[in-house]
Amino acid sequence: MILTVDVGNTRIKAAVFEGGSVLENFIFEKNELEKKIKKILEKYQKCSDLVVASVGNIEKQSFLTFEKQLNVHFLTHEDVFPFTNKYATPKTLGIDRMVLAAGATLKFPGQNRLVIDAGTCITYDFIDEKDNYLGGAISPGLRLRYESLHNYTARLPLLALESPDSYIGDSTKQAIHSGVVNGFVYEIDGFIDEYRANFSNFIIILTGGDADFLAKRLKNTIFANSNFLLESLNQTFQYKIDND
Ligand SMILES: Nc1ncnc2c1ncn2[C@@H]1O[C@H](COP(=O)(O)OP(=O)(O)OP(=O)(O)O)[C@@H](O)[C@H]1O
Ligand SMILES: CC(C)(CO)[C@@H](O)C(=O)NCCC(=O)O
Ligand SMILES: [K+]
Repeated sequence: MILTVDVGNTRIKAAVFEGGSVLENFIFEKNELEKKIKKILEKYQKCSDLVVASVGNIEKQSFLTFEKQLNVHFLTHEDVFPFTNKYATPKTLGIDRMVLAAGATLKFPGQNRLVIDAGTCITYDFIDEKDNYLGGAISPGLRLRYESLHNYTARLPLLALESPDSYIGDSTKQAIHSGVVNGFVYEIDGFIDEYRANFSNFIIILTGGDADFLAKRLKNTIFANSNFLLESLNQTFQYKIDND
């Protein structure tokens, strides 16, 4: 049994795996980290390994207290990954993006893959059919767009996510919802069209906190799997054991 932990920029997600299947998922805040993991390990005492990918400000030290109980693996760029990293700055590539790319490579062999993670940021990661990781894009996520409009202006209110009535926003609120939500959808559909025009034989994986909201609104039909990062973390760990 394996406990996987994804430390994002907003919150922490975790899942317990038995082989390839998820037994339970958890979401919690950063200040609850130790308490929550302790609780999970009390419930799942058969966990032998704790596998962490962190892009947040939580470092390896925060997990060392659990080393008495199980093996702790804090993934870094030094670990083995199943793709060739062609990023010009491989050491600055987010470990979450590396794990997503690993999951896509292992799960969908021999095809071009585009992973879109709609979280705090939206990240796009492209791995070609020869397993070269080429790069992608980083842009502000949905919540971040609402917050930055408010934080960097005098007159724009902070709104909670809502579907716009139309692309023509007829009030301040509707104009913001249209700009944020439609802008987000157009951006992603635009990127997908660009990739489709340039590559055949490819699969798109959509994940992250906004994946379900987004999937319904895209012109392109793609299926959301909001658990893809944790599943990929489990697979990356199995790959590491087999190839280290
Ligand atoms: N309870 C919640 N707290 C924060 N964001 C939420 C919540 N529910 C849905 N969301 C949506 O999820 C998005 C954040 O995604 P996610 O939770 O995957 O980010 P994260 O934990 O920071 O991970 P990462 O840094 O990997 O993107 C926000 O844009 C927001 O719209
Ligand atoms: C882009 C984020 C914030 C997405 O979580 C993360 O992957 C990160 O901090 N990346 C570092 C920069 C890069 O990936 O090139
Ligand atoms: K993300």
